[in-house]
Amino acid sequence: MAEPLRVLVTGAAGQIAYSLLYSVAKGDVFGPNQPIILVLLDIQPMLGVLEGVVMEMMDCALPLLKEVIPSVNEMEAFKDVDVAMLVGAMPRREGMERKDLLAANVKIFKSMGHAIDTQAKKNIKVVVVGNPANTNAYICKKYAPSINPANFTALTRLDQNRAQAQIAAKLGVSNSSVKNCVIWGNHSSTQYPDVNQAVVDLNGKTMPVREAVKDDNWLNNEFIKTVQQRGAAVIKARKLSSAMSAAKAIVDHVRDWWNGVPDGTYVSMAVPSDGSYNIEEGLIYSFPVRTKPDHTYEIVKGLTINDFSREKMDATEKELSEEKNMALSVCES
Ligand SMILES: NC(=O)c1ccc[n+]([C@@H]2O[C@H](COP(=O)([O-])OP(=O)(O)OC[C@H]3O[C@@H](n4cnc5c(N)ncnc54)[C@H](O)[C@@H]3O)[C@@H](O)[C@H]2O)c1
Ligand SMILES: O=C(O)C[C@H](O)C(=O)O
Repeated sequence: MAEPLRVLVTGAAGQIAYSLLYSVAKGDVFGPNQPIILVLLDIQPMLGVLEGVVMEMMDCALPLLKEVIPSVNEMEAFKDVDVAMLVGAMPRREGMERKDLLAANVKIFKSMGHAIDTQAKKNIKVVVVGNPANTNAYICKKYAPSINPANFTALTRLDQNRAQAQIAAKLGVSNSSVKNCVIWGNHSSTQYPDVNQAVVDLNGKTMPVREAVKDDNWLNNEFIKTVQQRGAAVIKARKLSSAMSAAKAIVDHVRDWWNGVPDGTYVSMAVPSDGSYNIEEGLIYSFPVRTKPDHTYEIVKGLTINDFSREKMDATEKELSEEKNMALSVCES
């Protein structure tokens, strides 16, 4: 058997982690032959809850789970970590925009960036989930200068899954029949869910989603708005932010990053912009990416961008650029 991977989950006493940990520990992310050491980080007041989570993880008696280490000490928790799922942060409540969270959460990610820089394995892979996820990932990357910037990503897979599920429901097909929905930009209400490259298997034939749906008005308006506002709709209904679907999306994101996706398929991840599609370099912007079995990825280049898409891609870039400047001033003050 392989050496165990050291996987850190922050916010481990919270609601997303409660849906996430079992899935990670039973092999849904790294496969059935990869043993795991789970490090669970939360803050001191949550230590009692964290201990309960540790008991439950033990009681699952999972074959791949070699050790569970609870921690309320950031520097210790990041030591020698291979993969970090940074969930811990304050969640958005009803009526709050993600920007409202920025001042509260961005400092957490400055401190985690420093811990990553000094403690973690140099090839650590990081996915940031805590909101505002893209900008938190930007700050984390900035304060971890010894790590390859490409190893910092933020979660937009939940948005991709939401887009895919909306299309599948509209067409009455299974979710797995819909491929290559793209999320551009920020994990916020300015994101642009784009179906111009998406395809669907329908009646034994693979065809463009636009051709299958035959309703551009729905695709250009209601569909986009539904996906953009889905997080807020869940909060309104549950009085809590999405957790089960967020955990599933984290599993999808890291599994596909770790293992690669088949040729011709791509997934959306918020990653440091290399200037592709004229997006400001360095911003953590969601692009379609092709992941490879060596745990790397590349931004899918050369997709045709029409005027409608360009406008939406620029609007979400503008929001990210503003968030970045706000975050930098919070961190530098
Ligand atoms: N990117 C996405 O798609 C997406 C989806 C859903 C939720 N979220 C975000 O994920 C985050 C977590 O959501 P949740 O519902 O699990 O929240 P939650 O309040 O249930 O849990 C958050 C946990 O993080 C802990 N925490 C706070 N500061 C910490 C720190 N410095 N170090 C370690 N742990 C810390 C808290 O004590 C708490 O246990 C929120 O910011 C939420 O907005 C993102
Ligand atoms: O919108 C939120 O703050 C919650 C979360 O990011 C979501 O998309 O469900």
